[in-house]
Amino acid sequence: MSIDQRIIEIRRESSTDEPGDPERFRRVALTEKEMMSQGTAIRSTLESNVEPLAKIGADLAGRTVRRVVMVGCGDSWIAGFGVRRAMERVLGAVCEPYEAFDFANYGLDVIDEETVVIGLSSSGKTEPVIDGLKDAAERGAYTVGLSNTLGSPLMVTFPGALHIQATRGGWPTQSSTAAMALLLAFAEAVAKAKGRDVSSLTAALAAIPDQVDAVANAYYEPAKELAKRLARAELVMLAGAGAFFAPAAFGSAKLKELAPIHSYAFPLEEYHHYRTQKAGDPIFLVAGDSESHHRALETAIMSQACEGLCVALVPEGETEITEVADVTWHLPEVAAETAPMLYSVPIHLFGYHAAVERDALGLGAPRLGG
Ligand SMILES: N[C@@H]1[C@@H](O)[C@H](O)[C@@H](COP(=O)(O)O)O[C@@H]1O
Repeated sequence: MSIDQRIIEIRRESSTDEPGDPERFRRVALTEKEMMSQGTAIRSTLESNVEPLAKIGADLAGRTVRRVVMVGCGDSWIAGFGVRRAMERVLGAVCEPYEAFDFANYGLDVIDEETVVIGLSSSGKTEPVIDGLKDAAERGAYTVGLSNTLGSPLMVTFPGALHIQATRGGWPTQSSTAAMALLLAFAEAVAKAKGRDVSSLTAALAAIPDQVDAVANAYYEPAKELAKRLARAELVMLAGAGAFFAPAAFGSAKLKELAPIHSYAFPLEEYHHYRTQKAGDPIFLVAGDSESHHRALETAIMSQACEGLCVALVPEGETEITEVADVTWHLPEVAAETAPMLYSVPIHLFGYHAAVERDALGLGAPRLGG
């Protein structure tokens, strides 16, 4: 097979990085619709899965669950980072995201009947997810598929798979936040069946659809304004600690796919272990909790010292980071369990607007030498 044929076979994307590529902008427009209706997607996902989740709860009620592994690629991998702690707290078991190729090739050695493996794929056709889930089932693990595509290989191969009521015509936004909600609802159902207290998680899930929509509406214009300001940026970094790594990583994925510029995300602390930021580099700090506040403040200070540009996402009422950062977005009070979902929304919006604003300047992907 020629290299040209192999490129066609390997490439997953139908769009290109060329300025104004119509296929990319068709999907950018769909992304806007999907990111602005995330509350509806989350609400219907939760409502429609009550029964299948109760069945899973009944299956697992008497079974020891030592470990829950969440397997996926891209956003479907990142989603696990945003919910692992909330799931661990309610289940009392280790919960970990695992990149699907790595899981299928290196992660099966200690999978057993006391492990639950959840395979996430929005399209339902990402092969490493299906391969890993099949092999885990053979080793005795309890397996669950999650997808928003009915009739997809994942949902057909695993008949008990849960359906995420979201679309992904653009790049993932609502398919990821609804997947996170469903992962939390899975933990809620299993913990409840095991007689554990789930009241805090139940309240958090009930509130999140409206909270997400309110933030999307409130941040549409601020995200556009910031994207105008940063339209010529060729690299954007994003950092968050713990579960806030997820919004950072989702944001980086949007910038790489929609804008399309260079971007990378890392756990907050890692900023301080290299000379990470250079003069002029923008960095988003996702600092929605007290655990990360102090280190995020130090990061904002360092950003100022190296003449970077710091955009901070912090809770309403925060003043210290606000004083140091170049731009601060204050997010309304939200439960710890669902905060990573809420903090993802303004960053989705920034990714969308960055694509539009870059296009208005006739810019596609950055290219060495201009
Ligand atoms: N470019 C897309 C990503 O946006 C997506 O997050 C990932 C996982 O997709 P899925 O969730 O369908 O398995 O793969 C694709 O290549």
